[in-house]
Amino acid sequence: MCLEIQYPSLTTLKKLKRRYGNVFSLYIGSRPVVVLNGLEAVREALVTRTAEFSGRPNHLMISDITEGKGVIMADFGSSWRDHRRFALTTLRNFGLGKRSMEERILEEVSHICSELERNAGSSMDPQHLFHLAASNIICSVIYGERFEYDNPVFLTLISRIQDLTKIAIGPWAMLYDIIPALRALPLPFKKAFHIYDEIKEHAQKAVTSHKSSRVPGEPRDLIDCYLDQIDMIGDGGSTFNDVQMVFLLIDLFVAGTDTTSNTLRCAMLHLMTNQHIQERCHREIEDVLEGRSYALFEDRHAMPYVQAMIHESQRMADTVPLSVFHKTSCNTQLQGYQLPQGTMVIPNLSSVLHEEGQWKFPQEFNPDNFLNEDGEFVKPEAFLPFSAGSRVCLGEGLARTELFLILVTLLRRFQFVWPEQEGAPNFRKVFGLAQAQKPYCLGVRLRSSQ
Ligand code: HEM
Repeated sequence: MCLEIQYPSLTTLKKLKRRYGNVFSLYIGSRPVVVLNGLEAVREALVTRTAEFSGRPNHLMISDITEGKGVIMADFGSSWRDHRRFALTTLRNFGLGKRSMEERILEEVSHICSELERNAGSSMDPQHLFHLAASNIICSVIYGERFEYDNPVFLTLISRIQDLTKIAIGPWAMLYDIIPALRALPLPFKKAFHIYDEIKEHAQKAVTSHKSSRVPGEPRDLIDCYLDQIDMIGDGGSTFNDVQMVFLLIDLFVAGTDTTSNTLRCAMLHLMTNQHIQERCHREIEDVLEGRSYALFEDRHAMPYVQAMIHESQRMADTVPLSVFHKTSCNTQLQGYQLPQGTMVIPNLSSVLHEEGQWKFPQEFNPDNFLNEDGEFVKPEAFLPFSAGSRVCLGEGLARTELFLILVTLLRRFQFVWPEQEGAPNFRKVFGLAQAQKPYCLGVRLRSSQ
């Protein structure tokens, strides 16, 4: 046991794991927390004992802001279950793996290409572009429309979400979580609550306008589907209502943006600095697509090397290193330890994604981590960037489709090179709820064959 007065960094957790083993506890403020490291412990909690480990802690800043509503911070129970099932079904019906979702993504990819073409022959920081593109794909699912990259309403919404994220992963959120006595004081974390109210207002407006333009039974997007669901179930004891809808919309928007765009940035950084990997991907893409003008998600089965590169990018991106914190929903046990009901649990996904013994090359970017001796794509059990069990990321299907279609299209059309004037590349990350590469410049060259 040790005493922490702030959220531990990945380096601190690594040191503690070396000293205390794969399962240890520490205090965050006065709250006891159990940290799980390595595939065995994480899998036992999240998969084998999934019902016992699928709660969410309350009284963190982020759970207070979201009032435990929506999906991400909703505790294990009927509202979480109903909304999770609704969101998964709706995303699937909008074509995860089918054409219509692919069309939405491919439309966005064409806008990314236009932006990159404007920068061909020079270099640019891709952070903003990838962020807007990932947001836009979620917008198209939720609101039924995408926004131009210079639309002021869209840009304001994005910047408010960025402001909120900055506070949520910063020192004031930590103080809020650690010292409950501070919560009533007018300190900077109050701003996060105001920003969230503004974002809610935006979502509420979209719901109101959908109510006046919808045709019941003919959904155009996720909001229409939700309104149909309310009509169908009626008021009697249902967990579906306008308030929950707004929290769900924001959850999908927030969860689906940084995660995907940070993964793209990580992939690009490694591809620029490993030209042989980029060229091998390019050749495989050309061979499979031949004269076709665009890729489909099902093309992945014919592209083992590209698949391996994308999975390796996700492993190295390590985008949500400590998952979203869990909580035990009853008294339980794990790896021989007794855990009382209500214990906060941190699944250290990062420790699994780099665990010695699980990977051929745990610390380096190498697509061979996902290839067998015959060059076929294989996914090791320790590939858990989306977590596992009943809380596994509900946007996994969407994220995988996005990453594949975006990266395949871009690698076919452009060559990406490290701009030498930038000096040596920096692979270090900014640690947070969603971990990201430090800003860098992407050298863009248009391929002559296109
Ligand atoms: C590369 C992209 C992504 C990564 C690495 C990622 C990763 C994760 C992780 C680690 C969790 C926590 C799971 C747990 O609590 O054990 C999570 C939850 C979640 N993700 Fe994602 N995610 C990604 C993209 C998306 C997208 C595109 C969406 C939106 C459609 C999304 C929506 C959600 C939601 C709603 C949850 C909460 C699920 C629940 O509590 O039941 N994610 N994600």
